[in-house]
Amino acid sequence: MSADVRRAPHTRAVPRVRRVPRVLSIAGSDPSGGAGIQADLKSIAAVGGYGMSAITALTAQNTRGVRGVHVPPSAFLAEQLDAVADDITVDAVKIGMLANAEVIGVVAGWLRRIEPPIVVLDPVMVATSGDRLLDADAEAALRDLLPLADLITPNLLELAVLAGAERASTWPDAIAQAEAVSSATGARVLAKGGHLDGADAPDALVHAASGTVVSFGGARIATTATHGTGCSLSSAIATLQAELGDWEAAVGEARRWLRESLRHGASLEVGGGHGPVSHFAGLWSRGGVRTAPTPDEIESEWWAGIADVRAAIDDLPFIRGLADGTLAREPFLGYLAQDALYLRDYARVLAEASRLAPDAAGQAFWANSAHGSLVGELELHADWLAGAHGPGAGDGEGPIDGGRTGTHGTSVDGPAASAASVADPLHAAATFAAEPDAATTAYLDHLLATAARGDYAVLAAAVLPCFWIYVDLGERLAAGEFGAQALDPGHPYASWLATYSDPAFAHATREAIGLVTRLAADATPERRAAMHRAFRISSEHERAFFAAPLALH
Ligand SMILES: Nc1ncnc2c1ncn2[C@@H]1O[C@H](COP(=O)(O)OP(=O)(O)O)[C@@H](O)[C@H]1O
Ligand SMILES: Cc1ncc(COP(=O)(O)O)c(N)n1
Repeated sequence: MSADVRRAPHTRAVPRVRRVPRVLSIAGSDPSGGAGIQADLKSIAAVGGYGMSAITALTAQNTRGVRGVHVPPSAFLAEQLDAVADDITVDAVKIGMLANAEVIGVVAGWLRRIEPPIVVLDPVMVATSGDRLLDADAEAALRDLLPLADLITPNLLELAVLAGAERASTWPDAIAQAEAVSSATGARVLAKGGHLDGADAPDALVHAASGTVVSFGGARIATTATHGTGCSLSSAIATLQAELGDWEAAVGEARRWLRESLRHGASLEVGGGHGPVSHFAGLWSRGGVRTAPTPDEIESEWWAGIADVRAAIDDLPFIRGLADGTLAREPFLGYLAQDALYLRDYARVLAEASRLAPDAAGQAFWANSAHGSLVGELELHADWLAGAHGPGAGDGEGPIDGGRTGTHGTSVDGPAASAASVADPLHAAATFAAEPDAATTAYLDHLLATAARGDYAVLAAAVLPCFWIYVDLGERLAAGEFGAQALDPGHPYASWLATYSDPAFAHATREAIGLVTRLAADATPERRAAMHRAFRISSEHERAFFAAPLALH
């Protein structure tokens, strides 16, 4: 036969056929968990499928060898198979240990009746330990089963039996035997090189009908943890074929997953013989094994985690003075001047969050917040600092009464009014006349650096304290938690205090908390930790920002 020998592509864009394939393993049980249905169920799950199992035989084995085999009545296997098929759509079947001719007969009859769309047959005859798992007189029955499979995955010894030849001593000989078996059965054959001597462990997907041989190369992994590799590979291929609908892609991905699992097998420290592969090693290292916290849990945890910072803010003389009206005007105006500088760059940072947002809702939310921060809040600062309100605007003696003064919390419903004051060069010059102090500089450097690093989730976490801490403080001030003076309409900062508890700002803050905690819940543990760190650092900058006016004056 002329074979069109190709290298397997590393990846292929193929349509997803079934998102979570329902895959049935018909195989024997290995109580030590490394081979048989135990390996199959782990493998199916590890590559994204829903695994089921109908047990053909019970073995008593461990990593050193097989001690006994018990084959339940074949009628009970038939009952298991029917119980599954009567209720569940089976997207793919993997067949492993069949034990004897009677079992093979039941499986063949069931396959003919149900006609599962994908059948991968691992013709298990002898365990890695050398023990027989198929009666010698059942080989003929097994040969009759082969044409019912789409893919057969024999190791070198099994391939020789199926081809009626001596064990291949070279890889080209093995491929020739696979071609013969494929030709005789119509099925694809995956010739496996696990038992070859030498530095390589190649496999080859052979399809006689189309004259193709696709080679999968790879260096042999130095490990003794090879118990159940054949079981694991065939289950993974069945699952991936149901998902991807492409044999080359399914074999390629299954092999990449198996090789990763082989590399980590020894670390499981299971048994003193041929240990199992570590089926979930890749998932554990990439996804973690802990359940992800819910957004609500993250909200509580992060908020509780800055309890010390919040308590310190509550105790600041600046906040106490604001609450009871004893705060002098000078530090208050100093604070507003710093806040104006802060808001100008905070708006830029929010705009960057908008640019980075992967979805339109996030994009709109941050853009709106950036707008609110500039127009809704800074506008009012401009009025204050340029003298339109407050001291110098009236007789200069009265209490500060600037109307709706901005804070560096942002409101999304700021006046649609133009940014007239901000846009006006004279106003702007007055608004931004101050030099940024150390606290403002440090806070902005943190936010701008986070924005520059370009990680959307971390940036979203970094901008959150400016919403959350302000709203919380505003609500508690308005509720009189810092003393009844804050509720007095004649309080010198009454209108400013009212701004803190603006319901629209509270609403935007809820949205921001929801958005950030959902991002954190979906993030990897490492990314979630980075988000939490950024959140905590911004909270500490909030405290320093509030402390600065009285530290300077
Ligand atoms: N040491 C190894 N390094 C890399 N791949 C291996 C190794 N041992 C087995 N494999 C791979 O594991 C799969 C199962 O192969 P094999 O051991 O030949 O079958 P079986 O487990 O049925 O005897 C094949 O993809 C083979 O290439
Ligand atoms: C129940 C059962 N089924 C199959 C195998 C083959 O294992 P391997 O993949 O190591 O050849 C086994 N040892 N036990």
